[in-house]
Amino acid sequence: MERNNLYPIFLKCRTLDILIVGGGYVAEEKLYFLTKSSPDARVTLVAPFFREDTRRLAGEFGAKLIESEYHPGYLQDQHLVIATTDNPKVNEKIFADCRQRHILVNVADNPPLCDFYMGGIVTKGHVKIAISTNGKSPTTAKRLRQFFEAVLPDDISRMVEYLNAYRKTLAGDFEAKVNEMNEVTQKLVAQKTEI
Ligand SMILES: C[C@@]1(CC(=O)O)c2cc3[nH]c(cc4nc(cc5[nH]c(cc(n2)[C@H]1CCC(=O)O)[C@@](C)(CC(=O)O)[C@@H]5CCC(=O)O)C(CC(=O)O)=C4CCC(=O)O)c(CCC(=O)O)c3CC(=O)O
Ligand SMILES: NC(=O)C1=CN([C@@H]2O[C@H](COP(=O)(O)OP(=O)(O)OC[C@H]3O[C@@H](n4cnc5c(N)ncnc54)[C@H](O)[C@@H]3O)[C@@H](O)[C@H]2O)C=CC1
Repeated sequence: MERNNLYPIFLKCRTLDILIVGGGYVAEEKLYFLTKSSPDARVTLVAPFFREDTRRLAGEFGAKLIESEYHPGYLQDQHLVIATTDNPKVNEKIFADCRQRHILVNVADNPPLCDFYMGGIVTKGHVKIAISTNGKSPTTAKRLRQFFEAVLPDDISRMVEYLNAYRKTLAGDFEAKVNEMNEVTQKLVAQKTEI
């Protein structure tokens, strides 16, 4: 059976510059989920025209809007780029320009032209779960996100804080701490597990 070989990472969007090219419905969806998960993300959008809803969302999160067609100059200083225009040629150009500059790029409606995918994201305080279907079914990612939002207790973050505080009280070397932390959390999983 095929499996998902993607490696999820948790980006500190506060210190990274992200460019969204295009200002339509897909651009707004990407901005919505990006800022829902990372309200402090540093985002710029470039498109000849933006809808009122996009302007409002951008204003709420301090995203910068540039009313212009795409030009490679806009890639300057960007770490991540998301291309959402309705012009496949422009999207392909953005992909090629980013590749040339070693900038990670996502062409939202073209999985082969994505270095990374956006995921379904569940956030409960400090706890975050990212979901991917390997680009096969975004609707499944959305439904799984809704499922985990509903079943994960809202106070799961308190457990993380307690364990963080408890860890600081422990004396001993790294290995002793690992053993103690595993011991006190063993009951959280049904059976004995490795690591
Ligand atoms: C590959 C990927 C690239 C990327 O965008 O990063 C991609 C691609 C495409 N999306 C399409 C459509 C839809 N996307 C959604 C929703 C979401 N899409 C997201 C991610 C991803 N979408 C990446 C893969 C993630 C993974 O690995 O699972 C989510 C999880 C995150 C986010 O958007 O931030 C967000 C849910 C967020 C949430 O609710 O939590 C819905 C559902 C809905 O809106 O109800 C539909 C309509 C239903 C449908 O068509 O399936 C199409 C078809 C275009 C066409 O038909 O032309 C393509 C292109 C293609 O698949 O070829
Ligand atoms: N809306 C949806 O749910 C989905 C749309 N798609 C596809 O994704 C693409 C985008 O969809 P939408 O956002 O709905 O389209 P849209 O028509 O709402 O937005 C397209 C945006 O691209 C901008 N644009 C066009 N040329 C540009 C250029 N040279 N430089 C910068 N911006 C430019 C336009 O100004 C506009 O803001 C389309 O190809 C669509 O078929 C794919 C999946 C779902």
